[in-house]
Amino acid sequence: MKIGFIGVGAMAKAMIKGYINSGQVNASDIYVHAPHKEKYREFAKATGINCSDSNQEVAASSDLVILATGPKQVVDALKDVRENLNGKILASIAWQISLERLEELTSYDLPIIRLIPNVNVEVNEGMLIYKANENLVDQSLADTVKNLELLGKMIEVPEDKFDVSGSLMGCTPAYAYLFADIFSRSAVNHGLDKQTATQLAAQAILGSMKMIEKSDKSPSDLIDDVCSPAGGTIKGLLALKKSGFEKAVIDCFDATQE
Ligand SMILES: NC(=O)C1=CN([C@@H]2O[C@H](COP(=O)(O)OP(=O)(O)OC[C@H]3O[C@@H](n4cnc5c(N)ncnc54)[C@H](O)[C@@H]3O)[C@@H](O)[C@H]2O)C=CC1
Ligand SMILES: O=C(O)[C@@H]1CCC=N1
Repeated sequence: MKIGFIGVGAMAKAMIKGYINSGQVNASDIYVHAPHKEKYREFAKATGINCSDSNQEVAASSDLVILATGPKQVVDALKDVRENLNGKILASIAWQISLERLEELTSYDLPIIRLIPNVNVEVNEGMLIYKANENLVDQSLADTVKNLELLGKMIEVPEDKFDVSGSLMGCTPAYAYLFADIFSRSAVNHGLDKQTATQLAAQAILGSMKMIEKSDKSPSDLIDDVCSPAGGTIKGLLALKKSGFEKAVIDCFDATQE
């Protein structure tokens, strides 16, 4: 399957790296275009993907056309390619742009899948939510989902839950990175070198997330298992609670929904 990207920003680059890392997609089958070529020329050269001369050329060269512009640029980008999408599948990752709006901006018989990926697609550990329109069904839908599963887990979500689910899995990587960063810096403050501190924090978080995934205990029960009576963890946990950590996290999530 040939894959095109309209827009070559942070998320398109992460998806492209994920596709290539998967070993199932050749760089020579990936086509990209965005207005500022100088911003991705080096990336294209390093990965071996094709730089097209226009959005139309990307669409014409691809079977799956991934719209990866910011939400405000969707109208212009689709104006460019709407005549080149016959026989293609359109995938959009643009935040808050509904399937209905995508159909309005293209045609009502185009197979379209709306997605929110997260940046962890780069290492094939992404979480992607999706909803397809009624023109993308049966084998075509199954093939498209299988293709995107090269990048991580795909979960179908109703469109009215896209904003809340999208924040949870789309924004959370930034907060997880922040958590790892703060903990490792705190260890540096107590004398550990940054590289070791980052490695230890990352593996501790990675293993903890696997426990949540694989264990039949709730996160709250897992917390109890770490908190030895009168030990360091419970003291740290209560310090977090006292300093308003939970409220801060709730405020953070609420802010993503504004
Ligand atoms: N960064 C992330 O973690 C996530 C981003 N998204 C969504 O993905 C989309 C892209 O996000 P980022 O990559 O972070 O943004 P970005 O700003 O890094 O990339 C946007 C790209 O679109 C290009 N572009 C702008 N107008 C264009 C046009 N008319 N034709 C072709 N290309 C055009 C820009 O030059 C740039 O390469 C957004 O809609 C965002 O909501 C969704 C989930 C997660
Ligand atoms: O911050 C944003 O708007 C995008 C969508 C989810 C992650 N990044």
